[in-house]
Amino acid sequence: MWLLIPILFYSVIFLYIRHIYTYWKRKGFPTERTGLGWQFLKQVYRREFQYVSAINEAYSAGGERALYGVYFFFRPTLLVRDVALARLILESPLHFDDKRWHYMQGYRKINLLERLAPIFNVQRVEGMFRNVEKVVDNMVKQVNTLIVGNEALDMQIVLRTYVINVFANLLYGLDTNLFEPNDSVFKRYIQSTLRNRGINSYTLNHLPKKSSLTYRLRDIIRDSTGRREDGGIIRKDIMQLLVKFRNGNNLTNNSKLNWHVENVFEREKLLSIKKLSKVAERFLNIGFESTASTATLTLYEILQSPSIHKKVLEEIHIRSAATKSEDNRLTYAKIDSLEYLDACIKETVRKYPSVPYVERVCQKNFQIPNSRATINEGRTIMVPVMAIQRDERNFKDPDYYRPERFYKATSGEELNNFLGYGLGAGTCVGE
Ligand code: HEM
Repeated sequence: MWLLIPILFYSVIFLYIRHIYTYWKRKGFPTERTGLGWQFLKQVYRREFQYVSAINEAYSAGGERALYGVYFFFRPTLLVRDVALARLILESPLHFDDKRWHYMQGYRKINLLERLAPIFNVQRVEGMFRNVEKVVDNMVKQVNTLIVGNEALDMQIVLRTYVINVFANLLYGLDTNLFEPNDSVFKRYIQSTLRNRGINSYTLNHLPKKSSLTYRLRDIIRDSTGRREDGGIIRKDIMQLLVKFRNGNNLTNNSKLNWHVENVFEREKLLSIKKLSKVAERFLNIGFESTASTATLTLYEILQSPSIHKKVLEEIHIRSAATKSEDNRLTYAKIDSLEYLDACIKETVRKYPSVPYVERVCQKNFQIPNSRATINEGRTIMVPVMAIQRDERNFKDPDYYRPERFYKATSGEELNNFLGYGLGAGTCVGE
């Protein structure tokens, strides 16, 4: 009798795991033959398991199939390997909306991301540009000091400091110079992102997002918000627009770019300070890493290739010569006119997408066109952006860094296969 209990117990566990690992077969999707193999368990035990590599391997195993069922631990996930199908599925808001940005405003459900997108329109960003210029000046000063002192220049650190300083300035409304030695919460943020990199590749970014710095960042938001609402301070930055949104002010009024906050009573505010700081931290988490790694890798690739380097410099010289007479200052429009550099950045985002996969949970059963298969509500689908963008079928010579793919291109297959800023609901607002 006593012997039967453990046998029964292990049999139930075995059958349960088998039930999970046969999900895609039962649903009629092509799938990998997997289970919890020794190889996998060994990798997990030795902390050698890398999610992004596992996704890339699963993509390769999929061969010619548009859809391929895989398992990440105990989670059946459907890999969408075909770009056209990925667009069709993810651009179906009824079935694959990005729930992370749903927000209840009274009894109404709104999509916060959609409402906040006007923060990043060209006129607004142009308005913020003087604040960015101050950070640029500090960076140039720092770089010059290091060069004069013949000190080693770690451009990854310089660029990460630059990007976090722009976020501290625009998103948190602080006139701070992070190139100077100081004990700022933002400096600690850089260190924490470098520390957590390993963990994130191991957990597929599914760890709770609250960091130990959350409370410090919330205090900054509370303080900045107070100064703008009660003190009437106007500063052209993202924070100002978030505070305007909190007070129900219109962000899209383009005829007259109004930065003034029309303060309303506490009970009429759309977002609490806690929610506002959550939004800001989400912007920081996704925007910082993406921008910093893209900037670093773009510089790295440009310096690897003398011909690309030459073209980038020539474009900068031509543009600055063309505009020198009117004004010697850097402007958003001047930067925006650097089309070759823009193509370089796009090529970096293609080759090294900072968001290597896009994931959604199906909100409502989705019938796949021209097929009898259905993606059921609650199932996770994943678009393996990095694998798609490094697949020869989508980009010719994918390992080769070639900005020309995107230079002055307005259409074409490669442009169409580019998914570096996401797709469907949840597409990048900072693009
Ligand atoms: C080179 C720079 C950037 C790249 C390559 C990039 C890429 C992406 C991608 C692929 C997504 C889709 C994620 C998904 O659907 O799960 C995304 C979403 C998003 N991005 Fe960016 N991004 C960049 C810069 C920025 C910046 C500067 C900001 C803001 C200041 C920003 C804010 C967001 C937000 C708010 C989302 C919405 C979805 C979410 O919360 O995950 N991004 N970005």
